[in-house]
Amino acid sequence: MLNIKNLTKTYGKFIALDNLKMEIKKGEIFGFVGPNGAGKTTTMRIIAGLLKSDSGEVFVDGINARTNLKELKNKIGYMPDFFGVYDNLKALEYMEFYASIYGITGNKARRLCLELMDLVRLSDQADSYVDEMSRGMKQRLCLARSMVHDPELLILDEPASGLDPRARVEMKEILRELHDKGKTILISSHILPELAQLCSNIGIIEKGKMVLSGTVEEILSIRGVASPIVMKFTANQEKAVEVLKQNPLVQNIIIRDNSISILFKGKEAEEANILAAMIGNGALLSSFAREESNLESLFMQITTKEE
Ligand SMILES: Nc1ncnc2c1ncn2[C@@H]1O[C@H](COP(=O)(O)OP(=O)(O)OP(=O)(O)O)[C@@H](O)[C@H]1O
Repeated sequence: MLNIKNLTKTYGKFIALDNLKMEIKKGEIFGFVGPNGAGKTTTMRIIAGLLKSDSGEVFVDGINARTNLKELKNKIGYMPDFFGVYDNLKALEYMEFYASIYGITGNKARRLCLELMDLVRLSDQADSYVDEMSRGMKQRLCLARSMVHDPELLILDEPASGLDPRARVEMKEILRELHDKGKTILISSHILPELAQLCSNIGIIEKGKMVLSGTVEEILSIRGVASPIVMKFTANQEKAVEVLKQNPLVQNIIIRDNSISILFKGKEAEEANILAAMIGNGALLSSFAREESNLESLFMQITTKEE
């Protein structure tokens, strides 16, 4: 469905995409993961025909995106990671406006827009003003808008960003439903565990290059993926962070409320030493254990260490 060959994009002297390669087969939900600034939005905008690459090729269902923009746009629905401002526009009017861009008007447009709003659980919001809707509702409206022309490939840039846990679950359910209806979906996100549950395939991008891609099972079965150490705290978590940051065997740290995950290159004896050092520095731990490797630990391992 999507085939990207050696895509390169520079902004001035900065190389945002560096010979990027990527393939998505029909019916896949492909999770596009990478740290901030890795090049996800740039890639998605090029696929959607909104940005020109310097070199390389993008084929969508065999259509060359560079030479056949009109056909490309019929195949693709794009949901950006931001919304505009829509003064005095109600949700249904907003949808009908987008339908009209694709030449769908009148009763046909109304029927289609109500159907799509129903699909994204917004059927009771037809008369709500877009600017007054919650972020979750706006995201879902934006998703509905991207489907007015019944595209085969949906390109969704961080559709769950800024949503509360409940709204995230709702978005995930909607995306599963769209997948069941036969859509191929490319979705970017920072929320790795959620992607693992939702996606059939994952691609990890760093500094404009695809560093790893495959099915979720393939990626997790790669040999040498470190299993993370997860620790929980009752107090003084910051005292543990001080110790972890100074230890060269700690490859990466993810800090959450009351818990920390690390990639640790040491053996058991060194684990014992670091545990003792954290306690010695005043951290109060309630647990400290190696866990099975998961997408998050893999991501920590293969992308560059970041604060
Ligand atoms: N118009 C632009 N001019 C100059 N640099 C840009 C421009 N657009 C993006 N960049 C840079 O290109 C790099 C890739 O940006 P991009 O938005 O594609 O990354 P991303 O992976 O989507 O990041 P994020 O997760 O933060 O949205 C970043 O370093 C960004 O600062």
